[in-house]
Amino acid sequence: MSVRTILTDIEGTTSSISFVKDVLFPYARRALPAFVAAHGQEPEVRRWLDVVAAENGGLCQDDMIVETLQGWIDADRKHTALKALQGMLWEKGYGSADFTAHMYPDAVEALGRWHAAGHRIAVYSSGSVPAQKLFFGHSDAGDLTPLISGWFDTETGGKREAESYRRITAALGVPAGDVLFLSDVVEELDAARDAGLGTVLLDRRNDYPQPRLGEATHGHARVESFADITP
Ligand SMILES: CSCCC(=O)C(=O)COP(=O)(O)O
Ligand SMILES: [Mg+2]
Repeated sequence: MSVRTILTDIEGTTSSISFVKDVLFPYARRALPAFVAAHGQEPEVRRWLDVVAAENGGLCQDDMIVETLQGWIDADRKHTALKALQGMLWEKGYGSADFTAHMYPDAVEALGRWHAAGHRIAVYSSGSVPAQKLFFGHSDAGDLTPLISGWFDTETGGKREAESYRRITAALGVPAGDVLFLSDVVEELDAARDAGLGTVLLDRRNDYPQPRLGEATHGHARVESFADITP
């Protein structure tokens, strides 16, 4: 059986963790207060601010919501509301060319080659779908969005839950066994394997200086580069 569809994570897999932590997160943290002051009453923004307020005992002032969100950024919370708002904040950063999104060269090369060979490529990240599209659209290697034909975020479900992967394969319309999921997080790979997907652990030396070997791989195939993956 040949695996035809690739489902890939972003942070720690196609791209470095340090770009997200040292460039994207600080940008969002700095831009958040002015963004909420300017756009906090727009329905798409208010919707998520209200989710944060409700989950924190009914915060009634926007500056308290902003402080809560900044704490979540510092703690790297993968909360859907935070991720949706981050996507809106980064739009300006990419648009004004303050930064481009880091992509490992081996990922760019392999994604292009797999796409040319007829493999379908989809993304599943904690970053919101709009944030994913900005990321691939403004990458170091240019606009990579034409390579991607499916986008999934935590509105589909948590990345450590098998049910999320069942929903994704159903949305893609392919059997789970025809999908290969790539991630740097073994708990995400465990959930994907539970749902019947093939799995590969990306163990990037840049992000994970101590190689994860033996039991630490949870039995998933392990590579350090997309060049070593055969879909
Ligand atoms: C694509 S948006 C920037 C990355 C981000 O915010 C994030 O949480 C990435 O998590 P991942 O699931 O791709 O490891
Ligand atoms: Mg990741």
